[in-house]
Amino acid sequence: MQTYLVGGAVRDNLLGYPVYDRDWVVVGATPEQMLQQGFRPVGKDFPVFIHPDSGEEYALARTERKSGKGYAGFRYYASPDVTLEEDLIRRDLTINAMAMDDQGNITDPYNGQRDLQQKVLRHVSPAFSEDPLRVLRVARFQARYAGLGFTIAPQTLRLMQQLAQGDELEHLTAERVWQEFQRALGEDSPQQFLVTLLQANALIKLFPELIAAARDTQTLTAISQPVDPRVRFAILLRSAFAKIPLAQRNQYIKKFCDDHRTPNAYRDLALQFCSQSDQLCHYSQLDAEQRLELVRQLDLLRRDEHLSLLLQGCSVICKETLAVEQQLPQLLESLRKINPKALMDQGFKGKALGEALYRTQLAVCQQQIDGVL
Ligand SMILES: Nc1ccn([C@@H]2O[C@H](COP(=O)(O)OP(=O)(O)OP(=O)(O)O)[C@@H](O)[C@H]2O)c(=O)n1
Repeated sequence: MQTYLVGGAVRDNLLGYPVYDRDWVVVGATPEQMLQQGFRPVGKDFPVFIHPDSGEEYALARTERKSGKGYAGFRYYASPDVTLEEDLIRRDLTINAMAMDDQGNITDPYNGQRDLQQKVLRHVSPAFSEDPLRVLRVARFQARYAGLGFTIAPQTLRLMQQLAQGDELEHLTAERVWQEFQRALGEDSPQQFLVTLLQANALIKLFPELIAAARDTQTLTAISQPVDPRVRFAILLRSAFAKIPLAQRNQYIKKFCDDHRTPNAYRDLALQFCSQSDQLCHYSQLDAEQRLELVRQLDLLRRDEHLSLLLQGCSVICKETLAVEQQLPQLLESLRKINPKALMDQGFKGKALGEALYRTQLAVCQQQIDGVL
Protein backbone atom coordinates (compact mmCIF):
# COMPACT_ATOMS: atom_id res chain seq x y z
CA MET A 1 0.00 0.00 0.00
CA GLN A 2 1.39 3.39 -1.12
CA THR A 3 0.16 6.85 -0.20
CA TYR A 4 0.62 9.97 -2.34
CA LEU A 5 -0.23 13.61 -1.98
CA VAL A 6 -2.34 14.59 -5.02
CA GLY A 7 -4.24 17.40 -6.68
CA GLY A 8 -4.19 21.03 -5.68
CA ALA A 9 -1.63 20.58 -2.88
CA VAL A 10 1.03 19.32 -5.30
CA ARG A 11 0.16 22.03 -7.83
CA ASP A 12 0.28 24.90 -5.33
CA ASN A 13 3.39 23.52 -3.69
CA LEU A 14 5.20 23.63 -7.06
CA LEU A 15 3.79 27.10 -7.76
CA GLY A 16 4.93 28.40 -4.40
CA TYR A 17 1.30 29.12 -3.45
CA PRO A 18 0.01 28.53 0.07
CA VAL A 19 -1.53 25.06 0.51
CA TYR A 20 -4.72 24.98 2.62
CA ASP A 21 -6.11 21.62 1.82
CA ARG A 22 -4.29 18.32 1.33
CA ASP A 23 -5.78 15.36 -0.52
CA TRP A 24 -4.20 11.93 -0.59
CA VAL A 25 -4.57 8.91 -2.82
CA VAL A 26 -3.93 5.38 -1.62
CA VAL A 27 -2.79 2.73 -4.12
CA GLY A 28 -2.98 -1.01 -3.45
CA ALA A 29 -5.35 -1.00 -0.46
CA THR A 30 -8.84 -2.33 0.21
CA PRO A 31 -11.54 -0.53 2.20
CA GLU A 32 -11.15 -3.18 4.92
CA GLN A 33 -7.46 -2.38 5.31
CA MET A 34 -8.26 1.32 5.62
CA LEU A 35 -10.85 0.65 8.33
CA GLN A 36 -8.39 -1.61 10.17
CA GLN A 37 -5.92 1.27 10.27
CA GLY A 38 -8.51 3.50 11.93
CA PHE A 39 -9.60 5.55 8.88
CA ARG A 40 -13.26 6.66 8.93
CA PRO A 41 -15.33 6.11 5.77
CA VAL A 42 -16.87 9.28 4.26
CA GLY A 43 -19.91 7.63 2.69
CA LYS A 44 -21.30 4.18 2.21
CA ASP A 45 -20.38 3.59 -1.43
CA PHE A 46 -17.65 6.15 -1.80
CA PRO A 47 -14.01 5.00 -1.59
CA VAL A 48 -12.87 8.00 0.47
CA PHE A 49 -11.69 7.92 4.08
CA ILE A 50 -10.77 10.46 6.74
CA HIS A 51 -7.47 10.14 8.58
CA PRO A 52 -8.18 9.62 12.29
CA ASP A 53 -5.63 12.25 13.41
CA SER A 54 -5.16 14.82 10.64
CA GLY A 55 -8.79 14.76 9.39
CA GLU A 56 -7.42 14.84 5.82
CA GLU A 57 -9.04 12.96 2.94
CA TYR A 58 -7.55 9.71 1.70
CA ALA A 59 -9.16 8.29 -1.45
CA LEU A 60 -8.53 4.82 -2.77
CA ALA A 61 -7.12 4.98 -6.29
CA ARG A 62 -10.12 4.70 -8.57
CA THR A 63 -11.36 4.97 -12.10
CA GLU A 64 -14.64 6.70 -12.85
CA ARG A 65 -17.19 6.08 -15.52
CA LYS A 66 -20.11 8.26 -16.22
CA SER A 67 -23.37 6.40 -16.62
CA GLY A 68 -25.97 9.14 -16.48
CA LYS A 69 -26.66 12.82 -15.94
CA GLY A 70 -25.70 14.79 -12.90
CA TYR A 71 -23.79 13.64 -9.88
CA ALA A 72 -25.87 10.49 -9.38
CA GLY A 73 -24.54 9.41 -12.74
CA PHE A 74 -21.03 8.53 -11.55
CA ARG A 75 -19.79 4.96 -11.12
CA TYR A 76 -16.59 4.29 -9.28
CA TYR A 77 -14.26 1.41 -9.67
CA ALA A 78 -11.87 1.26 -6.74
CA SER A 79 -9.69 -1.77 -6.29
CA PRO A 80 -6.12 -2.49 -5.15
CA ASP A 81 -5.15 -3.08 -8.79
CA VAL A 82 -6.01 0.46 -9.94
CA THR A 83 -2.69 2.20 -10.63
CA LEU A 84 -1.67 5.74 -9.73
CA GLU A 85 -1.59 6.63 -13.46
CA GLU A 86 -5.13 5.33 -13.90
CA ASP A 87 -6.31 7.43 -10.99
CA LEU A 88 -4.57 10.55 -12.31
CA ILE A 89 -5.93 10.30 -15.84
CA ARG A 90 -9.55 10.77 -14.72
CA ARG A 91 -8.70 14.18 -13.22
CA ASP A 92 -9.56 17.55 -14.73
CA LEU A 93 -6.35 19.41 -15.55
CA THR A 94 -2.76 18.27 -16.07
CA ILE A 95 -1.60 20.64 -13.31
CA ASN A 96 -4.05 18.86 -10.98
CA ALA A 97 -2.98 15.38 -12.07
CA MET A 98 0.37 15.05 -10.33
CA ALA A 99 1.24 13.02 -7.23
CA MET A 100 4.04 13.33 -4.67
CA ASP A 101 5.35 10.51 -2.50
CA ASP A 102 6.70 10.90 1.01
CA GLN A 103 10.23 11.45 -0.35
CA GLY A 104 9.05 14.43 -2.41
CA ASN A 105 9.29 12.51 -5.74
CA ILE A 106 6.74 13.70 -8.27
CA THR A 107 4.76 11.33 -10.50
CA ASP A 108 3.66 13.37 -13.49
CA PRO A 109 2.52 11.14 -16.37
CA TYR A 110 0.50 13.86 -18.13
CA ASN A 111 3.06 16.69 -18.13
CA GLY A 112 1.58 18.85 -15.41
CA GLN A 113 4.99 20.34 -14.60
CA ARG A 114 5.52 21.38 -18.23
CA ASP A 115 2.07 23.04 -18.23
CA LEU A 116 2.85 24.78 -14.94
CA GLN A 117 6.02 26.18 -16.50
CA GLN A 118 4.23 27.16 -19.70
CA LYS A 119 1.30 28.46 -17.64
CA VAL A 120 -1.41 26.48 -19.43
CA LEU A 121 -4.65 25.07 -18.05
CA ARG A 122 -5.02 21.90 -20.10
CA HIS A 123 -7.39 18.94 -19.72
CA VAL A 124 -5.79 15.58 -19.05
CA SER A 125 -7.94 13.40 -21.30
CA PRO A 126 -11.40 13.25 -22.92
CA ALA A 127 -12.65 12.16 -19.45
CA PHE A 128 -12.63 15.89 -18.69
CA SER A 129 -16.09 16.05 -20.24
CA GLU A 130 -17.56 13.58 -17.77
CA ASP A 131 -17.99 16.31 -15.17
CA PRO A 132 -19.63 19.60 -16.22
CA LEU A 133 -18.52 21.28 -12.98
CA ARG A 134 -15.09 21.40 -14.56
CA VAL A 135 -16.23 24.22 -16.85
CA LEU A 136 -16.64 26.31 -13.70
CA ARG A 137 -13.47 24.99 -12.10
CA VAL A 138 -11.36 26.00 -15.10
CA ALA A 139 -12.95 29.47 -15.03
CA ARG A 140 -12.15 29.68 -11.29
CA PHE A 141 -8.54 28.55 -11.78
CA GLN A 142 -8.23 31.20 -14.48
CA ALA A 143 -9.53 33.76 -11.94
CA ARG A 144 -6.82 32.60 -9.57
CA TYR A 145 -3.85 32.23 -11.90
CA ALA A 146 -4.44 34.67 -14.80
CA GLY A 147 -2.31 37.20 -12.93
CA LEU A 148 0.61 34.76 -13.18
CA GLY A 149 0.10 34.65 -16.95
CA PHE A 150 -1.96 31.43 -17.24
CA THR A 151 -4.14 30.82 -20.28
CA ILE A 152 -6.52 28.02 -21.26
CA ALA A 153 -5.39 25.55 -23.92
CA PRO A 154 -7.54 26.02 -27.07
CA GLN A 155 -8.52 22.32 -27.10
CA THR A 156 -9.64 22.55 -23.47
CA LEU A 157 -11.74 25.63 -24.24
CA ARG A 158 -13.33 23.66 -27.09
CA LEU A 159 -14.28 20.84 -24.69
CA MET A 160 -15.80 23.45 -22.36
CA GLN A 161 -17.79 24.89 -25.27
CA GLN A 162 -19.02 21.42 -26.20
CA LEU A 163 -20.11 20.78 -22.60
CA ALA A 164 -21.94 24.11 -22.59
CA GLN A 165 -23.74 23.27 -25.83
CA GLY A 166 -25.52 20.27 -24.35
CA ASP A 167 -27.77 20.25 -21.30
CA GLU A 168 -25.09 19.11 -18.84
CA LEU A 169 -24.67 22.48 -17.13
CA GLU A 170 -28.37 22.56 -16.30
CA HIS A 171 -27.88 19.43 -14.20
CA LEU A 172 -25.47 21.08 -11.81
CA THR A 173 -27.12 22.10 -8.57
CA ALA A 174 -27.39 25.83 -7.83
CA GLU A 175 -25.34 25.29 -4.67
CA ARG A 176 -22.35 23.87 -6.52
CA VAL A 177 -22.49 26.63 -9.11
CA TRP A 178 -22.68 29.30 -6.42
CA GLN A 179 -19.79 27.71 -4.52
CA GLU A 180 -17.51 28.06 -7.54
CA PHE A 181 -18.74 31.60 -8.20
CA GLN A 182 -18.18 32.67 -4.61
CA ARG A 183 -14.69 31.21 -4.57
CA ALA A 184 -13.91 32.98 -7.86
CA LEU A 185 -15.08 36.29 -6.37
CA GLY A 186 -12.35 35.92 -3.75
CA GLU A 187 -9.55 35.28 -6.28
CA ASP A 188 -7.06 37.84 -7.64
CA SER A 189 -8.75 38.17 -11.04
CA PRO A 190 -12.46 37.46 -10.48
CA GLN A 191 -13.32 39.08 -13.81
CA GLN A 192 -11.56 36.17 -15.52
CA PHE A 193 -14.23 33.81 -14.18
CA LEU A 194 -16.90 35.68 -16.15
CA VAL A 195 -14.73 36.23 -19.21
CA THR A 196 -13.88 32.52 -19.35
CA LEU A 197 -17.49 31.41 -18.95
CA LEU A 198 -18.46 33.86 -21.69
CA GLN A 199 -15.79 32.42 -24.01
CA ALA A 200 -17.01 28.90 -23.24
CA ASN A 201 -20.60 29.97 -24.07
CA ALA A 202 -21.48 28.81 -20.57
CA LEU A 203 -22.49 32.14 -19.06
CA ILE A 204 -25.78 32.11 -20.98
CA LYS A 205 -26.64 28.81 -19.26
CA LEU A 206 -25.29 29.58 -15.79
CA PHE A 207 -25.75 33.34 -15.28
CA PRO A 208 -27.62 34.80 -18.25
CA GLU A 209 -28.27 37.98 -16.21
CA LEU A 210 -24.54 38.73 -16.16
CA ILE A 211 -23.80 38.61 -19.87
CA ALA A 212 -23.89 42.37 -20.48
CA ALA A 213 -21.81 43.02 -17.34
CA ALA A 214 -19.26 40.42 -18.45
CA ARG A 215 -18.87 42.27 -21.77
CA ASP A 216 -18.42 45.64 -20.11
CA THR A 217 -14.77 46.58 -19.60
CA GLN A 218 -15.56 49.13 -16.91
CA THR A 219 -17.43 46.54 -14.83
CA LEU A 220 -14.69 43.96 -15.29
CA THR A 221 -12.08 46.46 -14.13
CA ALA A 222 -14.26 47.47 -11.18
CA ILE A 223 -14.69 43.91 -9.86
CA SER A 224 -10.97 43.23 -10.25
CA GLN A 225 -10.14 45.82 -7.57
CA PRO A 226 -8.84 44.39 -4.28
CA VAL A 227 -12.06 44.59 -2.27
CA ASP A 228 -14.19 42.11 -0.31
CA PRO A 229 -15.88 39.42 -2.48
CA ARG A 230 -19.29 40.65 -1.27
CA VAL A 231 -18.44 44.11 -2.56
CA ARG A 232 -17.39 42.70 -5.92
CA PHE A 233 -20.69 40.85 -6.12
CA ALA A 234 -22.64 44.02 -5.29
CA ILE A 235 -20.75 46.00 -7.95
CA LEU A 236 -21.47 43.27 -10.48
CA LEU A 237 -25.20 43.20 -9.77
CA ARG A 238 -25.35 46.99 -9.82
CA SER A 239 -23.98 46.88 -13.33
CA ALA A 240 -26.13 43.91 -14.38
CA PHE A 241 -29.38 45.59 -13.33
CA ALA A 242 -28.45 49.22 -14.01
CA LYS A 243 -31.09 49.53 -16.75
CA ILE A 244 -33.94 48.25 -14.55
CA PRO A 245 -35.94 51.13 -13.00
CA LEU A 246 -34.98 51.68 -9.37
CA ALA A 247 -38.45 50.70 -8.13
CA GLN A 248 -38.12 47.20 -9.59
CA ARG A 249 -34.40 46.68 -9.17
CA ASN A 250 -34.71 45.06 -5.74
CA GLN A 251 -37.11 42.49 -7.13
CA TYR A 252 -34.61 41.49 -9.82
CA ILE A 253 -31.77 41.24 -7.32
CA LYS A 254 -33.85 39.12 -4.95
CA LYS A 255 -34.82 36.80 -7.76
CA PHE A 256 -31.20 36.48 -8.88
CA CYS A 257 -30.13 35.65 -5.34
CA ASP A 258 -32.98 33.16 -4.84
CA ASP A 259 -32.29 31.43 -8.14
CA HIS A 260 -28.58 31.16 -7.42
CA ARG A 261 -28.88 30.35 -3.69
CA THR A 262 -26.79 33.34 -2.75
CA PRO A 263 -26.08 33.65 0.99
CA ASN A 264 -27.87 36.49 2.79
CA ALA A 265 -24.61 38.33 3.45
CA TYR A 266 -24.12 38.69 -0.31
CA ARG A 267 -27.76 39.46 -1.09
CA ASP A 268 -28.25 42.08 1.62
CA LEU A 269 -25.17 44.08 0.70
CA ALA A 270 -26.07 43.94 -3.01
CA LEU A 271 -29.62 45.18 -2.26
CA GLN A 272 -28.30 48.09 -0.24
CA PHE A 273 -25.53 49.02 -2.58
CA CYS A 274 -27.60 48.83 -5.75
CA SER A 275 -30.36 51.04 -4.35
CA GLN A 276 -28.20 53.62 -2.56
CA SER A 277 -24.93 53.84 -4.52
CA ASP A 278 -25.97 57.04 -6.33
CA GLN A 279 -26.72 58.75 -3.04
CA LEU A 280 -23.47 57.51 -1.51
CA CYS A 281 -21.42 58.75 -4.47
CA HIS A 282 -23.08 62.18 -4.28
CA TYR A 283 -23.05 62.47 -0.52
CA SER A 284 -21.72 66.05 -0.45
CA GLN A 285 -24.70 67.22 -2.52
CA LEU A 286 -27.37 65.63 -0.28
CA ASP A 287 -29.52 67.85 1.93
CA ALA A 288 -30.21 67.01 5.58
CA GLU A 289 -33.35 64.96 4.84
CA GLN A 290 -31.58 62.97 2.14
CA ARG A 291 -28.64 62.23 4.46
CA LEU A 292 -30.96 60.97 7.17
CA GLU A 293 -32.97 58.96 4.66
CA LEU A 294 -29.75 57.34 3.44
CA VAL A 295 -28.76 56.34 6.97
CA ARG A 296 -32.22 54.94 7.62
CA GLN A 297 -32.47 53.06 4.31
CA LEU A 298 -29.09 51.45 4.97
CA ASP A 299 -30.06 50.75 8.58
CA LEU A 300 -26.60 52.02 9.56
CA LEU A 301 -27.51 52.98 13.11
CA ARG A 302 -28.32 49.37 13.89
CA ARG A 303 -26.06 47.52 11.43
CA ASP A 304 -22.73 49.21 11.34
CA GLU A 305 -20.92 46.25 9.81
CA HIS A 306 -22.06 47.18 6.31
CA LEU A 307 -20.54 50.64 6.45
CA SER A 308 -16.98 49.64 5.61
CA LEU A 309 -18.18 47.34 2.81
CA LEU A 310 -20.35 50.10 1.33
CA LEU A 311 -17.42 52.50 1.50
CA GLN A 312 -15.22 49.94 -0.24
CA GLY A 313 -17.82 49.82 -3.01
CA CYS A 314 -17.81 53.63 -3.23
CA SER A 315 -14.03 53.67 -3.49
CA VAL A 316 -14.36 51.59 -6.66
CA ILE A 317 -17.33 53.16 -8.44
CA CYS A 318 -17.61 56.79 -7.28
CA LYS A 319 -15.66 59.58 -8.98
CA GLU A 320 -15.28 61.43 -5.70
CA THR A 321 -15.24 59.59 -2.38
CA LEU A 322 -13.70 61.98 0.11
CA ALA A 323 -17.04 63.36 1.29
CA VAL A 324 -18.73 60.05 1.94
CA GLU A 325 -15.64 58.40 3.45
CA GLN A 326 -15.10 61.17 5.96
CA GLN A 327 -18.56 62.52 6.61
CA LEU A 328 -20.80 59.47 6.72
CA PRO A 329 -18.93 57.84 9.64
CA GLN A 330 -18.83 61.22 11.38
CA LEU A 331 -22.59 61.64 10.98
CA LEU A 332 -23.25 58.15 12.35
CA GLU A 333 -21.12 58.88 15.38
CA SER A 334 -23.10 62.03 16.13
CA LEU A 335 -26.48 60.39 15.49
CA ARG A 336 -25.57 57.60 17.90
CA LYS A 337 -25.00 60.14 20.63
CA ILE A 338 -28.65 61.20 20.54
CA ASN A 339 -30.24 59.73 23.62
CA PRO A 340 -33.95 58.90 23.25
CA LYS A 341 -34.18 58.71 27.03
CA ALA A 342 -33.47 62.45 27.28
CA LEU A 343 -36.43 63.04 24.94
CA MET A 344 -38.62 60.74 27.04
CA ASP A 345 -37.62 62.68 30.14
CA GLN A 346 -38.89 65.77 28.36
CA GLY A 347 -42.29 64.08 28.18
CA PHE A 348 -42.28 62.71 24.62
CA LYS A 349 -43.84 59.32 24.07
CA GLY A 350 -45.34 57.12 21.34
CA LYS A 351 -45.64 58.80 17.95
CA ALA A 352 -44.53 62.17 19.33
CA LEU A 353 -41.31 60.54 20.58
CA GLY A 354 -40.60 59.19 17.09
CA GLU A 355 -41.19 62.62 15.58
CA ALA A 356 -38.98 64.37 18.15
CA LEU A 357 -36.22 61.85 17.50
CA TYR A 358 -36.51 62.45 13.77
CA ARG A 359 -36.31 66.26 14.22
CA THR A 360 -33.23 65.91 16.44
CA GLN A 361 -31.54 63.60 13.93
CA LEU A 362 -32.40 66.00 11.11
CA ALA A 363 -30.86 68.88 13.04
CA VAL A 364 -27.64 66.87 13.41
CA CYS A 365 -27.56 66.27 9.64
CA GLN A 366 -28.06 70.00 9.07
CA GLN A 367 -25.19 70.76 11.45
CA GLN A 368 -22.94 68.60 9.30
CA ILE A 369 -23.95 70.51 6.18
CA ASP A 370 -23.34 73.81 7.99
CA GLY A 371 -19.93 72.56 9.08
CA VAL A 372 -20.66 72.80 12.79
CA LEU A 373 -20.78 69.11 13.73
N1 LIG B 1 -14.53 18.14 -10.62
C1 LIG B 1 -13.33 17.76 -10.19
C2 LIG B 1 -12.94 18.02 -8.87
C3 LIG B 1 -11.70 17.59 -8.45
N2 LIG B 1 -10.87 16.94 -9.30
C4 LIG B 1 -9.55 16.44 -8.86
O1 LIG B 1 -9.51 16.39 -7.43
C5 LIG B 1 -8.47 17.23 -6.92
C6 LIG B 1 -8.91 17.90 -5.61
O2 LIG B 1 -10.04 18.68 -5.83
P1 LIG B 1 -10.40 19.96 -4.98
O3 LIG B 1 -9.92 19.80 -3.59
O4 LIG B 1 -11.81 20.28 -5.25
O5 LIG B 1 -9.60 21.15 -5.71
P2 LIG B 1 -8.09 21.51 -5.78
O6 LIG B 1 -7.56 21.17 -7.13
O7 LIG B 1 -7.36 20.97 -4.61
O8 LIG B 1 -8.11 23.10 -5.81
P3 LIG B 1 -8.41 24.16 -4.69
O9 LIG B 1 -7.09 24.80 -4.44
O10 LIG B 1 -9.35 25.06 -5.38
O11 LIG B 1 -9.01 23.46 -3.53
C7 LIG B 1 -8.18 18.20 -8.05
O12 LIG B 1 -6.88 18.74 -7.99
C8 LIG B 1 -8.38 17.31 -9.26
O13 LIG B 1 -7.27 16.45 -9.43
C9 LIG B 1 -11.27 16.69 -10.61
O14 LIG B 1 -10.51 16.14 -11.38
N3 LIG B 1 -12.50 17.11 -11.03
